[in-house]
Amino acid sequence: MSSLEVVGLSKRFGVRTAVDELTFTAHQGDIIGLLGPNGGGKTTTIRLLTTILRPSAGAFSVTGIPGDQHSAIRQRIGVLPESAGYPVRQTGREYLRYSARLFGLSRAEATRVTDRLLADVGLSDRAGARISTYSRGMRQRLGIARALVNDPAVVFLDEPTLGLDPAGQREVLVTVRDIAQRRGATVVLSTHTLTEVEQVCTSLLILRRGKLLAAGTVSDVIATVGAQRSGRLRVAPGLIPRAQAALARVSGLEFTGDTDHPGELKLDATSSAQEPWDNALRALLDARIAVLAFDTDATRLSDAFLSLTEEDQP
Ligand SMILES: Nc1ncnc2c1ncn2[C@@H]1O[C@H](COP(=O)(O)OP(=O)(O)OP(=O)(O)O)[C@@H](O)[C@H]1O
Repeated sequence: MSSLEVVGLSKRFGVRTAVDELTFTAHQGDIIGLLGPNGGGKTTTIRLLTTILRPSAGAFSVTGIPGDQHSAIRQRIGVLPESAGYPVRQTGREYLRYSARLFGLSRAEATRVTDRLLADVGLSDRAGARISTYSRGMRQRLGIARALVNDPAVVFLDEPTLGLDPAGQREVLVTVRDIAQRRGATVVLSTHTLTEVEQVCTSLLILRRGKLLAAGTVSDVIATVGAQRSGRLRVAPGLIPRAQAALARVSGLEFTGDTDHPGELKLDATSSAQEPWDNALRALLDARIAVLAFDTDATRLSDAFLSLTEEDQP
């Protein structure tokens, strides 16, 4: 059974349609990236799915529970809102224990769950300190722990890495991956950071003015725009002639020349298909050429995103 089923979900504020007939399905362990330009409808989508807002049309269910059963839904979900506030005089441990008690856990259970979550998000050693002394990254991780106290099936994280330094971002992303892989929860993650999506999301939804423009894996979305994919290959500089010879036999790929870096080759695909790239790697491995780097999508998701979300699109 799917953990999250969304069908034709819409939200209008007066004449403005913030979410327009959104339909998608998510399963256990999925990390869904919700992407889109400012005002695209990401936060409104999360507010609808967390029962903060009522839909104007459409429906959704969480583990089969219909979205209009608010209290039952809230038992099955966890949320890190866009700008979460914290009782800064409390310690991290007090805050989590209190939150767990609100979900009806006994004192002993609340303590057990709190200690485990503090360890999971890497806050055990600061658990007894007041939240006012926490960095932004620590607060975000505490907020994620708070979203997990009821062992939810679906966790919604609204821009969880916003304003964090690279180390803080990485810690949050590791936590997100853990939630999906170890707990088997579904994560819906709203973000503006495309590299983040490439690193952790199993699929993505791109929203513009409330409409779903593209959905699927990173490769699916790139294929949606029919982008001719390009890539870069790096090998030891002395191996370039052999690499070129091996790749010359792969159909569907063209060399577009050297780059500024010795040992790097630029390649273009003549279609959006994945096969030429797979064949290229196979050809290099068969020729026993050590591949130092092989990068196809990284620079292309941003191209696909921009092409999909440009304002002159219909
Ligand atoms: N309570 C509200 N009343 C009226 N309009 C609203 C309300 N909430 C959101 N909107 C409008 O709905 C649209 C979608 O907003 P939303 O906050 O969902 O976008 P977003 O993708 O989360 O944007 P951002 O990336 O800037 O956070 C915007 O045009 C916004 O102005």
